[in-house]
Amino acid sequence: MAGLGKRRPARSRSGVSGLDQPRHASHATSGADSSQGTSELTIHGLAHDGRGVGRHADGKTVFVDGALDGERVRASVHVSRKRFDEAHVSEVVEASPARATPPCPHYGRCGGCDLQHLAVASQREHKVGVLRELMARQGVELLGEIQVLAGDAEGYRRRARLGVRVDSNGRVRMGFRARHSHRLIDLETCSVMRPELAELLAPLRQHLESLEAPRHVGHLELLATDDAVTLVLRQLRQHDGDLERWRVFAGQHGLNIGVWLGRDNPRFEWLSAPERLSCRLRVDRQVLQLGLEPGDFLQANEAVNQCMVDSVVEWLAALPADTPVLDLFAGIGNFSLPLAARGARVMAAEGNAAMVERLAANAALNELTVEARQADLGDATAVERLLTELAPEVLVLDPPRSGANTLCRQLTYRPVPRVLYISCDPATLARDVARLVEAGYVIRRSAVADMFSHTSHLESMLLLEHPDSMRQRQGASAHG
Ligand SMILES: C[S@@+](CC[C@H](N)C(=O)[O-])C[C@H]1O[C@@H](n2cnc3c(N)ncnc32)[C@H](O)[C@@H]1O
Repeated sequence: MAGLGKRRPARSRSGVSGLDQPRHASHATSGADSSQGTSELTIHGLAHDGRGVGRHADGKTVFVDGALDGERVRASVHVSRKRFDEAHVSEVVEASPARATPPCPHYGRCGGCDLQHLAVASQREHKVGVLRELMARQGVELLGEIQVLAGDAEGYRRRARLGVRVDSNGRVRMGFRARHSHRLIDLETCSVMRPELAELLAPLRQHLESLEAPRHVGHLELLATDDAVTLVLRQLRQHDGDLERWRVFAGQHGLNIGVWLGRDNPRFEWLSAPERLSCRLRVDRQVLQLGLEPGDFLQANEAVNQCMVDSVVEWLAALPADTPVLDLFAGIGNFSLPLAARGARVMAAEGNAAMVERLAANAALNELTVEARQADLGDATAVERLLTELAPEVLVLDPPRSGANTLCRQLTYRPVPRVLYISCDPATLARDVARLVEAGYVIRRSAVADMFSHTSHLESMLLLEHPDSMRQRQGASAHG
């Protein structure tokens, strides 16, 4: 039986890398049979979250962490449920040619990455397959090529939140959570973080150990923007001595430093006068500057974000100047500003008031005109108002993981000629797009963005057109 809250040590008889460390923290067995223990399985596919899929001799499905399609593995069950088991590889008997050596020594324990044992090209193929499959499950076939937008697979992550805990022995832990667990993995290095962030990990831990009250630090956020690295503390209780120590640490390492102070309603303060935070975006030969503040949304991978912006601009390149574009869930203007720079008449809506302010300031900074609005885009009346006011030719939307259920329902009875949907969750994307397709929209372009290499997280983009509504608009402009 799997021990409650215990980890099963994984042994690698074959010496295949990536399996030397257990992938699991604590799993409770959920009642039913976990008597299968360890068994040899053939893996016949990869689940969306990157786990290998196999079957026990009795036909029961097993999801196996660390196993790849086509492999023969010995798998140890750590959770047994009624309809399926969850297991991890204890030995690779026959390895897939796509198996790779994980670049990070923490891989297998740290929950930050789950695909490092798969070659990067195969990770990207897998993501394309996931998008196709999730769409197919909703009855939508993605015909034609799905573009892959990608950058470097290592050293890409420009923002990271690190948990901080002090254990019962007074030892400070700092890092990401272990997979499926609240336990923190003590990070010494990280292969996906930008080097200027990864090199701070060791000094940060040392510094935490030197504080009088490290228990009062909830987490740390690291942010790499153009020409500046920013450290933001979540300080649960004021401790003047420690705040001064942080100020000195930031000075020594050339960091901006700010703090969210207080447990329940934290307020933000800079501890030192910050360098201005900004990110560059290229549009043709123009370079746009986007100013931001800690807490603002920022796409985690600069190179892949630039590819997404390039695709948005390219997919809409045929539109004439002054085309009305409504950019929803606009953040600080990541897509609004490039579209305005290309001559579109952009109205941008975002729910967070501070980001709306920043978006307007960013437009002014780049001498662009963007109408920035604050709106709750889950509210059909607010969306209706925006649609009526602008009568957009193009609607760009980039919602959070929950998707845009209400908005897409509105777009079925109030069609917009072109909809460009950028998504960080392919399941809600598939749900929303199936509704649009049923209402007559046609998918014209699709792409998967490998924003988080070495993880199963996937971003995607689809361009849809509504032919009837396009014809109506063309007819109206021919007569107008
Ligand atoms: C995935 S981010 C995209 C931001 C921006 N498009 C970008 O690329 O940087 C989603 C954005 O939606 C905003 N948001 C989330 N829920 C919202 C809501 N109900 N109404 C309006 N905006 C919302 C968030 O504040 C966030 O800025």
